[in-house]
Order: sequence, then structure tokens, then C-alpha cells
Amino acid sequence: MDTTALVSSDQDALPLASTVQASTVQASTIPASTVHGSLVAGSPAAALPVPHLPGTRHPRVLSIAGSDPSGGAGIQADIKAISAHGGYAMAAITALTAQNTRGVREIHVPDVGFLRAQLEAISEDISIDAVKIGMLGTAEVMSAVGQWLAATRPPVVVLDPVMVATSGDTLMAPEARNAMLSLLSLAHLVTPNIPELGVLLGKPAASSWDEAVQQGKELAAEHQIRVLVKGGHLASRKCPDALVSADGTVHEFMGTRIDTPNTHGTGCSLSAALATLMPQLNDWPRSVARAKAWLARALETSAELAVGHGSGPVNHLSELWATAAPHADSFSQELWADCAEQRAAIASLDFISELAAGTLARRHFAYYLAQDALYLGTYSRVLARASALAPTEAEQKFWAGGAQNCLEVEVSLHRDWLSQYPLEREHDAAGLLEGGQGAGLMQGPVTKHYVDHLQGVAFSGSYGEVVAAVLPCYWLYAEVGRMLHTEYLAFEGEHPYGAWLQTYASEEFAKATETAIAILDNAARSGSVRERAGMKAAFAHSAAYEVDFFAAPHLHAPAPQDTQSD
Ligand SMILES: Nc1ncnc2c1ncn2[C@@H]1O[C@H](COP(=O)(O)OP(=O)(O)OP(=O)(O)O)[C@@H](O)[C@H]1O
Ligand SMILES: Cc1ncc(CO)c(N)n1
Repeated sequence: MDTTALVSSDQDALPLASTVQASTVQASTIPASTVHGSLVAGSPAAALPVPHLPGTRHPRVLSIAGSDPSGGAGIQADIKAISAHGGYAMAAITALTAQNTRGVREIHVPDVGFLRAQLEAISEDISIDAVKIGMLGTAEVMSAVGQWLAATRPPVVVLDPVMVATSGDTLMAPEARNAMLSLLSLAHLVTPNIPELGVLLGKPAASSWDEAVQQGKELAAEHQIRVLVKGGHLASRKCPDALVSADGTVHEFMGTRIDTPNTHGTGCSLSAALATLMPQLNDWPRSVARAKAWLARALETSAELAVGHGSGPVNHLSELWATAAPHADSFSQELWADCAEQRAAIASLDFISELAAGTLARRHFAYYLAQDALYLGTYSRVLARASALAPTEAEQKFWAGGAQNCLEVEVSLHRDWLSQYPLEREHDAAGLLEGGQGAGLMQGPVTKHYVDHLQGVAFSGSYGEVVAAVLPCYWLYAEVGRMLHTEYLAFEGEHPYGAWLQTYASEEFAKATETAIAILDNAARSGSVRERAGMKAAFAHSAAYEVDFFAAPHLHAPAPQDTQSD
């Protein structure tokens, strides 16, 4: 065949990698099936009984199509569309194309014997619930696929008679038309676009929707097949499709044309989606309605992908990503990166370096302990609020456990530490300390602002926001703990704050932090854009207060008194 026929005229400077041989499917070469009972070669698949539902939640769908390395059409699109609909995707490659969003440059059709080997390897081992057929390219390939279909008789076969790419480049040798016609009756559904419909009928392409539906009826009647006429190529604001049965019944699906250049692979994606939906729904009109609605969403959100400079791909996985956002797992990482400045600020605080070196003044340490005890009382209540808002029992328990721990740590701070590191006496006299063991300590300004912020979020924030507000206390504390513990281990001699620093090395606390981070990511994943913004703000405020909290002892601790050791 004329190899230039496979590529567009504006690409003809680029050679084809292989010379493609034409051959025609001979009806006599298609063996009668022994797989599905009494079916015989050539009996129109559309007239066959309704396919059985698969014995798995994930229909095993085979795409027999060409490869589009840019990922928007061909087997790459099919795999995404099948996966998007819950199917298990398989792919036997008929041809390799060198194409992008602008056009097709080269086509290489491997030895057809190898395609046969691929198909046989699959069907000899795996129960196939549906087959989607895309680019076949040559008559020889069509013949091989026809023979395999006739022998295997998959319960659902959707044939997209690919002839021309969205870019206008040719994907089927013109002389392969007859071979394509021979394949039609082996499919349960044939999905031509308007130009392909014309070619199959040997007529000019329809110039109106009514004419296209009329042509669909002619093709369905002539071959006794079910046809989905696609309106993507109409020059209209509407984008209808029509399901036409062999008996002439027409089921129209109205659609609004989505204003986007990203229509590369719409036909591939639609037919792969149909092949996956049909084994699940067992109803063609319902399958078409579902696939069309999905494709509309994939077209609407296609710009998000920002792939290429021509006609880009549709966003096959947009629905999946809306609930399992691609960046959701890294939302926590984003927050972590956003608070790099705060982390650096904490690391360079005198409080931290002096604590690590053992030179921290007792009064600074005492102030820190007292404020921590005060803080934990409120923090515990905010964790209890997270528990109340939690969507799952596991998360409810996690936060409730955290709330209880805080109270226990608060008690131990008073019992074990504040008694050893009491605040200055005249501050006690000034009312900063009321009662023994530091009960009724007065909140310093930072503690007050921090707990006000936490309480504000707890009062009016969403679950995600409450989680984001409480997370810096876990995460930054764990980070400070890791840092201090490393320094403590390297300390020579007896560290004056050794007993305290050892408590920082808690494995359990590190685990709890990981869980809290995972919960945050989960909440971010199911949250709206607005909620995620709220979460960011809540986290950033808390992170800033964490810095202030560690800085506070040097700024707000009572001045040293003559009798106090310092
Ligand atoms: N801009 C659009 N807005 C909404 N739906 C569209 C748009 N373009 C195509 N479609 C839909 O996409 C599906 C494929 O139609 P189309 O006629 O474009 O097939 P095709 O030419 O085989 O596709 P391909 O681009 O893969 O060659 C149909 O359901 C059609 O209605
Ligand atoms: C491989 C391949 N199949 C089909 C199409 C039709 O969109 C394409 N562009 N590329």
C-alpha cells in the first residue's frame, strides 16, 4: 500500500517505519466459534442474546488498539477510560504511532503474527468480559482480529472504526475499508464518527445531524448491527449521539458542546468506557448515557492536565481525582513546606539551643513548663472537639485518646516537673501562681493567643480545619523532640534536663503524629478547595504560635530574683 496514506500531508516529510501490507478479511477464513455454543461465523453480534454479567466486580476489558505515546488516544486512553469505570484493563497493541497532541508523525505496524500471539495469550488464560477495538490500520490486522473474534466470541465487543485522528491524520489504509466492513457484524456496537460513517457507507460525510442519524440507520440495517452515531464532528453548539438498532430504533442522547480544544481521543475513550460499562449495566442506552456524562466531565476538566500545545487529552480520571485528589497525599507536605520558615525559626531559638546545651535558665524552663501545662488543658478540649467531628470511629478514638493523653501529661507536668521547677516566688505573690503545685497558673500572652486561636477553630471550623489547627503541636513538637533528643544523646556527662529530654524520644508520639498527618491528608482529599484553604490558614497560624511558644520563656518569664538560682 501507499505508506503516505497513513499520515497527513503536512507530515509527509517524516517516513513511515514500516511498509504496511494490505489484506482483506475473507468470510471463509473466519472459523465458526466453538467457545460460545451455537454461534456461527458471521452471525451479527448485535443480534445475539444480551451478554452475561461478569463474575467479578471489575470487568476484564481488552483493548485491541494502537499506541499513542502522548497518552490521550489509543490504548493509553483506553486503559484510563476502562480504569475510570472500574474495569481491569488489558491491551493488545495493533500498531505503534509516533504522535502528540498536534498530529501523527509515523506509524509502525508490527508483524501481524505477533498480534495473533498477543490475543491468543490473553484469551487462552483470561476470561474476557468485553473487547474494545480501536485503530487496526491495515486489512491484514483486521483479518487477524476478525478471526480471533469469531473464534473467541467475547460477550461484549465495541468496535470503533478508527480511520482518522482528531488532528486529521489518516490511521487506516483506504483499501482496508472492505476488511473493516467484514468486521462490523462481529461487534455488538459500532461507534463511527460522522466522516467514518460516510466511508463505511461509501457516501459523502453527513452535513447535518438528521442526515448522520439517517446514515446510521442505513449502516445498522445493511449490516444488522447496532450503531452509535457520534456528533463530535458537527459544526453545532449541540453535541448529540444516537444509538441506532438494527431494526431502525433510534435512541438519541443530547449533549452540549464543551468549548475546549482538548478533544484528542474522545472517540477512543468513549468506546472503551462503553465496553466497560456494558458488562456492568447490561443495557446499551444506560451505558451510553453514563459514558457520555463521564466524557463531558473529562472534557470540562481537561485544561487541568495542561498536556501539549495542540488538541490535548481529556481528563479521564477527573472523577476519581475529585475524591482522591492527586496531590492530596502531599497536602501535608505542602503545609510542611509552607512552614519551613517557622521550623527554621524554632531551631534557631535560644530556648532550643540552650535546652539542648543544658545551659537553659531554670526560670525559663519553669515558665515553659507552666505555660505548657496551661496550654494542654485547652488543647485537650480541642482534640475532644476533633473527636466529636471525626467521620469514622477510628479517628474519633484517635482524637479522644489524644485528648486523654494531654490531660495525663498535664497532670504529670504539675506532679513531676513544676514541683521541681517552681516559678519565681514574687510572681506567685503577684497572682501568677495560685495554690501549690502551680494549679491556677496564669496564661502568658502567647499561650492565650494560641489557645484563643485553637478554640476559635474548634468553635466554628470544619473537621479538616480543627485537624489542621491541632497538627503543628504534634508535628513541630515531634520535630523539636527529634532534634533535641539527637543532641541529648551526643551530650557528654550528665545533662541537667536529661530526664525531660528523654521524654521527647517517644516512639508512640512519633506514631501518633504520623496518624494525625494521615488524617489531615484524608480530610484534605475529601474537602473542597475552600476547606483546604481554611486548613492551610489554621495550620499556618498554629505553626506561627508554636514558634512564639518556644520563644516566650525568654520574653515573658519573670525576671530573676536574688534568691532564685539561675
Ligand atoms: N466538544 C465536545 N463537547 C462535548 N462532547 C464532545 C465534544 N467533542 C466530542 N464529544 C463527544 O465525544 C464523543 C466522541 O465523538 P467524536 O465524534 O469526536 O468521535 P471521534 O471523532 O471518533 O473521536 P476522536 O477524537 O477520538 O477521533 C461523542 O460522544 C461526542 O458527542
Ligand atoms: C493510536 C490511536 N488510535 C486512535 C486515535 C484516534 O483518536 C489516535 N489518534 N491514535
